[in-house]
Amino acid sequence: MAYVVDIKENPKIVVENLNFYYGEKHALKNISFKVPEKRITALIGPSGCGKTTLLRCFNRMHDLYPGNRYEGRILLDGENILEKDYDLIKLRSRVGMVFQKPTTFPMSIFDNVAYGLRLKGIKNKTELQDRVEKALKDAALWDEVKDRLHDPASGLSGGQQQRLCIARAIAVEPEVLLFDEPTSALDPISTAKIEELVVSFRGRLTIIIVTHNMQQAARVSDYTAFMYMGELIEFNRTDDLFVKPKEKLTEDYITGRFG
Ligand SMILES: Nc1ncnc2c1ncn2[C@@H]1O[C@H](COP(=O)(O)OP(=O)(O)OP(=O)(O)O)[C@@H](O)[C@H]1O
Repeated sequence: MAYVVDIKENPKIVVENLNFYYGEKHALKNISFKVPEKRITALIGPSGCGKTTLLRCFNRMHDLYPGNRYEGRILLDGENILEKDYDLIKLRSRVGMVFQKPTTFPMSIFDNVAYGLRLKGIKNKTELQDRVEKALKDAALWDEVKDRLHDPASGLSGGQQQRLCIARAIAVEPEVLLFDEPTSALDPISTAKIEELVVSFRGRLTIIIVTHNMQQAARVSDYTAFMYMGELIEFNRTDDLFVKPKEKLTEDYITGRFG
């Protein structure tokens, strides 16, 4: 049994009967729901329930490893991204990702943000500078780094590095941004800054965020999906899911009875 609310917003992504296998391991079981456009959707559930596995389906990250298999459909603006010949380079430029640990490249702050822009063929110096500045401003990092753009990114604090990763991701103007527990390695102040950033993207980008932290899901998201043992148990507006859950399993989880 699952409760899946019908969203009011335009669906950016439609997940239809999605199953996912790591070899023999059946990690996602018949998942169907719609991700609203330009809203924030949180994926929650106990360790091992499949949150990260689901997130990594949205940009076909699993294709990097052999033996992984998808069944079902994931429609991005109506197009099935699970088609065998789907252009993965194009997909990953439309669907960006920010990981749990900051993954800055061993180069300068500027070059980290310019990296994807250069890959996209932007070579004009002024345009590059403008786009890097805008991305750093949007990631609330500009004031802290504007005087040392050519210093190595490795000299930044963990929280600054995570904001740099966000700047790098948004510089190429993706439509969807996936966050995999982006604050789990950060202190409370850096966490608050990342949460503020995520919220600032509401209305501009479609966000899907995996979090271990139920308070974080409640603070930042519009919709929440609760997963358990590879299944989607409940998908609802965040306020409703936390205040009046429809499923007993959801209620047990959010009241701390397990997990
Ligand atoms: N590469 C892999 N090969 C085989 N099984 C895997 C692999 N990665 C994950 N799994 C299994 O798939 C299931 C879902 O894992 P996943 O990492 O998606 O869970 P999660 O909800 O994100 O957990 P956590 O909150 O601990 O990060 C787990 O049972 C896990 O052991």
